[in-house]
Amino acid sequence: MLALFSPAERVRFIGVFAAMLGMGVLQMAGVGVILPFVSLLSDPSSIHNNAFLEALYNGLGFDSTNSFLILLGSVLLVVLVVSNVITAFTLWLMTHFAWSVQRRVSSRLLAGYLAQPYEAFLNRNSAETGKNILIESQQFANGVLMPAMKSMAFGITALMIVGFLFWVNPLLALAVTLIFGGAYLLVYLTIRRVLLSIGHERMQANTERFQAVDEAFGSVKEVKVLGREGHFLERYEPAASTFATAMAKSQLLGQIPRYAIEGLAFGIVMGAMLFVLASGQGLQSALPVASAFVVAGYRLLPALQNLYQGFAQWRFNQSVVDTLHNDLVAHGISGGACDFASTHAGAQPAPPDKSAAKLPFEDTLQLDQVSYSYPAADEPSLRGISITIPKNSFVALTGTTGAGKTTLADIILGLLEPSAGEIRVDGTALTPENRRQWQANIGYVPQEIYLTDSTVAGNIAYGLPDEAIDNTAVERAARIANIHDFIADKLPSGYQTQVGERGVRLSGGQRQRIGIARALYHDPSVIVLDEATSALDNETERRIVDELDAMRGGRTLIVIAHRLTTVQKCHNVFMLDQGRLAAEGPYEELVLGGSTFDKAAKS
Ligand SMILES: Nc1ncnc2c1ncn2[C@@H]1O[C@H](COP(=O)(O)OP(=O)(O)OP(=O)(O)O)[C@@H](O)[C@H]1O
Repeated sequence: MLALFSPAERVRFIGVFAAMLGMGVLQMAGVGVILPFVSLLSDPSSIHNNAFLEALYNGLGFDSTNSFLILLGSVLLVVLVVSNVITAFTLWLMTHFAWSVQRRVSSRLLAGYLAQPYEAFLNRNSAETGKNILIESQQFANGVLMPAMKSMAFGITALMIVGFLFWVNPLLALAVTLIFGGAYLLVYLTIRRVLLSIGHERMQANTERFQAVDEAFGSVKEVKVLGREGHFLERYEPAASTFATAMAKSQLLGQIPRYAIEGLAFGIVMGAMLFVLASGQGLQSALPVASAFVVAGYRLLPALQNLYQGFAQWRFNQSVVDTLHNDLVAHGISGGACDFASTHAGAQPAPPDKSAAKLPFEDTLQLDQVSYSYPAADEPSLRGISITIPKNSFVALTGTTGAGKTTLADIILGLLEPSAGEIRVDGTALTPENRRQWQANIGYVPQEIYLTDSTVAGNIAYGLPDEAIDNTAVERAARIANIHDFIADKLPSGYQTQVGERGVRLSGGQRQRIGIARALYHDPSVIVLDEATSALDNETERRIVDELDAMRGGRTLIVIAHRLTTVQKCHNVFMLDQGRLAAEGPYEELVLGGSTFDKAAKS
């Protein structure tokens, strides 16, 4: 688990540990001062039988036992108050430490997930990712770190108190340690397997809860139209119930022994008192030792309870530690952008450097024998594709559904790395090192434009803080995308109008145009447009593509065309079929050639 901490946190933990030691010493001192005090209360003349008290009494110039007792009582009070203040302070240090680790772990998870290659997202459920960042990191702080630190702090306290009891009466101390320590150990050993298993159940149920909510709201339109609310509730309910039961069980298993063991302790003290009384010995002689044990028990039992509870919670949350460890360390997602987060605990993950120097693109983009297989797929999705796209040209990737158009575009976008073959930009091979520089040339318009719940300007200059938005560039991009007039004339606050979550206040076509403006904001030299299959009607789609072609200027336009009618003006069409390049050429040539393309074009 140490691997989950940054070096700075490890140093900071030494301070927390020192506070735990201080807390243990003071708790023991509180118990230690009680002994002489009770002894003096029951027999004030005993001051003179004890060399230390006698020296103190004379050294401080006391002439009355009562005032000496008042002094001792006051010292006892101060020690108890200071000990409680230090305990509270230590708890505050521990809590603060745990939550600052939580904040850093969650930032590191977010930065780490984002820094992963696109391919990693294909196999990861986004609800699970969100849950790990927000909830499991919290469970790590609350259910692992805090209990672990409490176990440590109260373990130290318990050890010190037990040490003190040994000094007072070794035999009795041994009995107390064996009885209470043994009782807690026995309970823990009995239920540790159950804790591990319900901890695992909690984790799984939590993922299912998140998925059900995520999917229900992610497709709320379909849910409402199809009337499937019940289905999502049915999916959510059992998971929520398993989650709640696991949480309740773990809390119950953490608390229950306390009551049984407190009862046992009370029974033993009462039994001992009755035994002394019955055996005819005066209670007075046994009172100091008995009261030391009662006070020690008052401190020792909560310490043992906390120690036990810490172990129990740790066990319950073993799956959380494993998952976070797996994601942060074993899968190495702590690399790259998130490394700095471990050294600058207060900093937020750095945004990827999109302003990286652009890879020069003056001549051609070439794909040479490019193949690609998705992870865990049986068949390759692209097989030996070789195409050349000259700068400033307008090309289309087309083919039937599942032919490999999106995969090929993702390869060009640098999102997927070819399993075989090479991509060359002006003869320079694309590598993981220069990929970001290549991407700095590209503006991408996906089929589904995801709009954030912010202003139109914020959505065009996507992912930039308000103060960094270049309003001139926003308007220029909007004009090219033919959405400026609508924004300026129809929207109540122009570019400052809020678009609503996912752009619910805009039509599909308007969202698409904002997506195009977004791609144009950084003035890219290459635009990749994934033609929308549903958001726009044929005519609007063709107009957008034609307009993009007209305002292309010095840009290269690559369109993934689902409808052939929209790509009649392009210079070159690449026709894919089952991952292979089936045909290539200008639209008319391919149509006249009577290829499969022809059939598709006429269908
Ligand atoms: N994440 C994935 N894992 C495994 N196989 C995938 C994955 N994504 C796509 N594929 C497969 O790769 C092939 C090409 O898919 P791709 O999405 O590139 O086709 P497409 O031509 O863009 O289709 P469409 O026009 O329907 O969008 C398909 O057979 C598809 O099943």
